[in-house]
Amino acid sequence: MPEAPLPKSIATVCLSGSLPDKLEAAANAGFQGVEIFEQDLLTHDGPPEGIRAMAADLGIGITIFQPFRDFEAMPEPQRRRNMDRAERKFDVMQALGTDLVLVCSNVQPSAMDDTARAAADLREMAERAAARGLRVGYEALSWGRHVNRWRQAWDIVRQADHPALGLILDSFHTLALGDTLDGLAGMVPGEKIAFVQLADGPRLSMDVLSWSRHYRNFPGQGELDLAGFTREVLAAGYRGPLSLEVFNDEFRAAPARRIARDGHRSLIWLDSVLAGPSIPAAPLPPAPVLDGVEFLEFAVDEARGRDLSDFLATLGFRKAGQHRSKAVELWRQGGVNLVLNAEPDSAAAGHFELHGASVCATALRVDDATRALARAEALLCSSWRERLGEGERPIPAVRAPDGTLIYLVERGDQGRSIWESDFHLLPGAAEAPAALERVDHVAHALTGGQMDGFVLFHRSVFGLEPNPPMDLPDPQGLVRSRAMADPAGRVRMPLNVSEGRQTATGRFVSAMAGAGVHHIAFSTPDIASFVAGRAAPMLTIPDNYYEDLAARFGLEDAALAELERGHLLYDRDSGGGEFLHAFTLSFEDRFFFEVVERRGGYAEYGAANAGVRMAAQARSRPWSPAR
Ligand SMILES: O=C(O)c1ccc(O)c(O)c1
Ligand SMILES: [Mg+2]
Repeated sequence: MPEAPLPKSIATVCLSGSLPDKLEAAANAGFQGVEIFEQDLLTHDGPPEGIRAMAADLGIGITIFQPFRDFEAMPEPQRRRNMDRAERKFDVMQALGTDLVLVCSNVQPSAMDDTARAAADLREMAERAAARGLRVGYEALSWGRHVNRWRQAWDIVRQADHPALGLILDSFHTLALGDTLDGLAGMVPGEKIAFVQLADGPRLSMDVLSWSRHYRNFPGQGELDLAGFTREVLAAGYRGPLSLEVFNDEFRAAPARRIARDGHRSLIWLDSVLAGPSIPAAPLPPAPVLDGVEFLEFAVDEARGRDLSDFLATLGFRKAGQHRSKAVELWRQGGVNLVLNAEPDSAAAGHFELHGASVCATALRVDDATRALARAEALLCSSWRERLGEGERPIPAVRAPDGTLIYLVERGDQGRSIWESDFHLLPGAAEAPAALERVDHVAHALTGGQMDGFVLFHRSVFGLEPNPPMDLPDPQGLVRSRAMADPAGRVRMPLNVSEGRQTATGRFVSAMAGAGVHHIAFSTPDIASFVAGRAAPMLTIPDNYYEDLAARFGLEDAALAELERGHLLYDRDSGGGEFLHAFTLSFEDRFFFEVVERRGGYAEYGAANAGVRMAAQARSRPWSPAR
């Protein structure tokens, strides 16, 4: 097993922009190497020697030149022409200063189903390469005409039996076909593995070519077993680069530096997942143990702060504290703390300028804030410290991909004391019955192309695990949703994205000019009493919904009547766990609140009701203050 993480590399095809842009972004993100994708070189206006010099100046190696297509097992005269073509590409490689070329398995209908011929052709190519000090790697494309599995590619490489020829493994081609690397160690010597490419992907049922060319993503962003794949590669003794090769429509359209940083983050995360007794390199402090949301902070101005306080009061929140030196209020109910920040010249004020009234920070209770911050920084996140007033406690924070802050608060007495040290706490009024217990989940609306980056950020930094993606029907378009939660279910975070501009998600991101917290759900032990005992402006649910509930679940009349009276939505899981929830109207069509009651270990979010909720929201107007 390796003593240190393997070198990290990224293919230029992952990134947007010109070839120099791509090299700069890869170097900036901290990669040691790049794969030069041929298309990027031939659209570049300048000699390969210039790219070689640029890479050298940036301190980044060119790990491989790729792909060389449709080479092996062709009839004459293509066979001869392919040898000439190879020589031309060897010239380019020497100018680039890379010694390895990727040959992907032939997709041509005219290719022959002849392993011996394929082996002979690759042997001749390797012989020609070796004469120039170069090497050839052979990769099975999952849609190759006759060779689409790594075992077939290995069979050919083994038969060719040339020291300058090796096998290239690509996680996507292997895992997309439902294959694994079982048996690799023992079958393929580590030094015969010339190169390893990594890509994850969502589970989709479509042809592998389209899937591969449009939906690959970085390790940890998809649903394939990248850790298992990479473990097998290491067990076989491979010690070359781990290289990201991702074809993704959204990545191609996103800023190269952001995608390159996400890519490097994914490999650092993968190293940490692989680290164990047999792989000693453990470069990351462990993920924090999360104990829920300590507070959510809203950026407001004075007027919006008044409106939001009124809105919160209808839900039973009370002002519980005034900051000692800043225009910041604490509103509280049960275990839920909401901070309203109207302080000029603060991170919140900057957020308010850009986005208007909205959540600008989330505070997570962690077991060890220093360790959590160190992990985030090792995962290339930027940290933040707010300007402190006299005697205030510093709270470390990490910047999330939407620009909001995530504060790291240690739980227990110390964690609580952030309130005592920074606030004049008001005497607590007796809590109304059925008060809120805690923040149940915080749902985010994202703009197109942000989902994969958010999933990777929360998975790697905080150890939240993503559920499979699902589609939610809004009357104005589909909303794609992926929920994330920590193993204990203390921090839950559904992420939503929508191409429709008039969906609930689409309206939010246009009102907000970007991604942000779309709704906050609070838990209560008794939602029917909660709703009956509050003046909160709730979303009304049509009778047809309750008709259908009766049909689907066979609820007692009394239970059904109670749901209907409170405009409560209902769901039940396969284990009999139940979920009752209700929504407030929105605050300025920006964000809204949800109240939930979980019974019997229900761990989901009532996705079956999302369509009814979004249709009701499309009909309803935002709440307006009585004043
Ligand atoms: O989509 C392709 O053509 C292609 C090319 C080279 C690769 O390494 C690969 O995995 C896919
Ligand atoms: Mg590949």
